[in-house]
Amino acid sequence: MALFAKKTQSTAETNALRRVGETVRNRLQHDAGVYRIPRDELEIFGVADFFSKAECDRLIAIVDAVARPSPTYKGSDATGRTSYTGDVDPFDPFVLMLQRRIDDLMGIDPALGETIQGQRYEPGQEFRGHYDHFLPSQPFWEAEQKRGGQRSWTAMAYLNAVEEGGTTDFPRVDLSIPPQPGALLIWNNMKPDGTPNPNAMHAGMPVVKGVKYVLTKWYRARPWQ
Ligand SMILES: O=C(O)CCC(=O)C(=O)O
Ligand SMILES: [Fe+2]
Repeated sequence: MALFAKKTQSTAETNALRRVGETVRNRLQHDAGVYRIPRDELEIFGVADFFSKAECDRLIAIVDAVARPSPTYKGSDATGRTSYTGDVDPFDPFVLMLQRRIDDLMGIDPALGETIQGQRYEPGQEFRGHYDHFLPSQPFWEAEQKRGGQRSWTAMAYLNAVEEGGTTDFPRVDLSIPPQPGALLIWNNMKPDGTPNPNAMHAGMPVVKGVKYVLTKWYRARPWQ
């Protein structure tokens, strides 16, 4: 019965995710400015000084202008973002330039990318352990299928240094990354075979002292809409 049909990631989607995994992996591996963080069970890369200090400052001002309390999906285990979040104007020429820079680094078709999101965390705010990708068991799985489907790669930029706290932790691969202004962190939420990687679970740990600003860009299996 359709109502109780088991939802799974389709073969076509898994194939698309496997291909985008391969494309980005090959590109990043051959980029001397990209550092592969050595983890067997997760593809994760870092780029230092991806944004200049002036660019970070300008982005921080943009995030301050759009950030509102985070609308994470309620009722799922993905809830738990207490930071302020907002879509950055995708038509702003400055944002477009930075977006192109990220797309070009990754080698991904820009059509697959979601609009950049900005987040500001104040002391005590956090984004609890979650996946950026979707699970077929989640109530919004079908709605997301119509908006480009599964998420593949995440690119996240730190815009400032945080006095205390605010690391990005991947507990299943024993990784804790402190915010470094201008640095870009990139990871594949899928395994090389194109299926979701449980080791991509991560959290924005509570800020203890100071404020934390990040930009996040997610990519989909199909053009995002
Ligand atoms: O703020 C962080 O360190 C993590 C942010 C995050 O996981 C996200 O925006 O999906
Ligand atoms: Fe995340």
